[in-house]
Amino acid sequence: MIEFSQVSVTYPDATRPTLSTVDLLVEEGELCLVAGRTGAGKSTFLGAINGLVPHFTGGLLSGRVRVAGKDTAKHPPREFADVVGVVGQDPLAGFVTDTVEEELAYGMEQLAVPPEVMRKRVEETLDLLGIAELRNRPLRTLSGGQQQRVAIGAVLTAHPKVLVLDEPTSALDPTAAEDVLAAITRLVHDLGTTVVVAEHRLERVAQYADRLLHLPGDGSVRSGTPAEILATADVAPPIVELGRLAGWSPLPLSVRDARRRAGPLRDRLSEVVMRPNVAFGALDAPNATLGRSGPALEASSVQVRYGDVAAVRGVDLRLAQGEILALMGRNGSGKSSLLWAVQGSGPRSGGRVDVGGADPHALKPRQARALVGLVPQTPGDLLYLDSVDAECAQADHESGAAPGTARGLLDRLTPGIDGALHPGDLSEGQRLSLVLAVQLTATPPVLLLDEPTRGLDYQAKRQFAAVLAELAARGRAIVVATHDVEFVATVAHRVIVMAEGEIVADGPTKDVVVASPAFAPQVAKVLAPQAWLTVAEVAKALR
Ligand SMILES: Nc1ncnc2c1ncn2[C@@H]1O[C@H](COP(=O)(O)OP(=O)(O)OP(=O)(O)O)[C@@H](O)[C@H]1O
Ligand SMILES: Nc1ncnc2c1ncn2[C@@H]1O[C@H](COP(=O)(O)OP(=O)(O)OP(=O)(O)O)[C@@H](O)[C@H]1O
Repeated sequence: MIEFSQVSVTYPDATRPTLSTVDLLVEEGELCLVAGRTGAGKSTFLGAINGLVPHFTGGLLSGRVRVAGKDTAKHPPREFADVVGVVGQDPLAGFVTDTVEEELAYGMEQLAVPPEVMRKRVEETLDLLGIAELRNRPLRTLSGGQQQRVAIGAVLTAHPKVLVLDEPTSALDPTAAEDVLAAITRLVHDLGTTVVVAEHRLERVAQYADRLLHLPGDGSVRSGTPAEILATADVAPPIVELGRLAGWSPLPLSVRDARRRAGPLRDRLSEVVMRPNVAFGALDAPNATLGRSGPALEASSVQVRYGDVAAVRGVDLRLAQGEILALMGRNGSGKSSLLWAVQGSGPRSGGRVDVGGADPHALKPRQARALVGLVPQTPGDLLYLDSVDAECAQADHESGAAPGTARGLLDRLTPGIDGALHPGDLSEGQRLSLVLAVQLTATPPVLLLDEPTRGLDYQAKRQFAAVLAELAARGRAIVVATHDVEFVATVAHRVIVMAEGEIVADGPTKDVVVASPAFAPQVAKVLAPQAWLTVAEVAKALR
């Protein structure tokens, strides 16, 4: 179905090719997972399949890519519309109509699918993705995860032979991600659809994949079964890391596999736990600053309404200096709305917010930003200069930090980015790292981050968690709205779960996530009833 022969891709001014003499065959009905570090070339690889690379991105493609027998160099991307369905990293950028229903039907209209078939498939897809009640909504009013579901639905309705998905679950809550992946697997089985999916959260996808394509970052592509490749790859889900630590062979890919083997490990760990006064995880260690001084932020009865949608219904939120709080909850539960209302630039229909004696809502935007920083879900909007170096220099200058501060942070998160590149030419994760470096340089007393781990590999997330912990240790208060349960397990002191605009759980991370089917990290599920959250914690205990 997909054939790469001797394919190389080199972007303008790049010192070396992003893909280098790649040879590969993907059979009909295979589900291939594409994995690799941030900037390794995953999106480039996906783009080469549908001709977006090089037709739209620039750069030079040599060698030959054939999809369903057609050479992508000889046919423009639109001629593949009936064969390849693509969901990109930014759903909003890909929408062509105004409302949910129109968007679901658009692809089929282009392919002249008969109206009665169209209606049926639209209804099926609305149900499949749990978005039936959003059918008449304008796309721009949807939450991030709702948009991502519509984007996936819009390609599914056209029943393409090949489905190309770039981080399709990055904005989805854990349950929605499982549902969407189950729906995609069903297409593979029932219709023989070929699926190529790039994803950083391997814990979500590895178990569904027939084959793993690993991009080690040198331009090559390694292909094999997920267990084979993950045994040595530079990216691996927590469960595989745990398997490597415990010496399990073959490596487990699902929680179920791992639980079967975890008995002896659980026994060893329970001996360690019996010893008194041992703290294992970063989260168990006492946080010196936490609670020592007054609260960093106090909000009471916050309400947000959009017409007749009540997005936030009377939320009280108190944040201590030095605290890292994770805000979790289903797509559309009101997390982003709460963050924007607290920061002061989003709508607020009721309630009070107090940051250091001021209400950000009443301040000029610049003053509000100095009190409360917010990294939005589409962080690219915050970048406006024409190179990475210029953005970093500007960040140092504006915040009065020593020259090189922002660049230093960027290198910690994602090393080796060429400073001369235009931010628009960065990979998704590289661009997010740049935004985070710029925002973290400013260090306002309160920092709000909306889904800040899209496009970041495991190593980048560990570094990011470490940077946040350092900021917290200096008294900053941080809120992270996220669906990334593994990231929450490494970074958050406390978790709040929202549902339908209200807080439904609030407590220390372990208490909230360990027994939760949706929010427990893989390690907690494998080692339950013991309450371990991360591989690092387990490794430390065993030492
Ligand atoms: N249009 C472009 N012009 C120049 N360089 C580019 C362009 N697009 C991508 N690159 C560079 O090519 C490399 C690979 O980018 P790509 O987006 O394929 O990575 P990725 O593995 O998908 O990353 P992520 O995990 O962050 O999504 C990066 O170093 C990026 O800076
Ligand atoms: N401008 C708007 N007009 C109408 N409804 C809106 C608007 N913005 C958001 N909503 C609705 O408000 C609810 C809360 O949205 P919000 O973006 O706060 O959710 P979220 O918890 O951040 O979701 P996600 O996890 O998907 O990012 C959703 O049902 C959303 O569709």
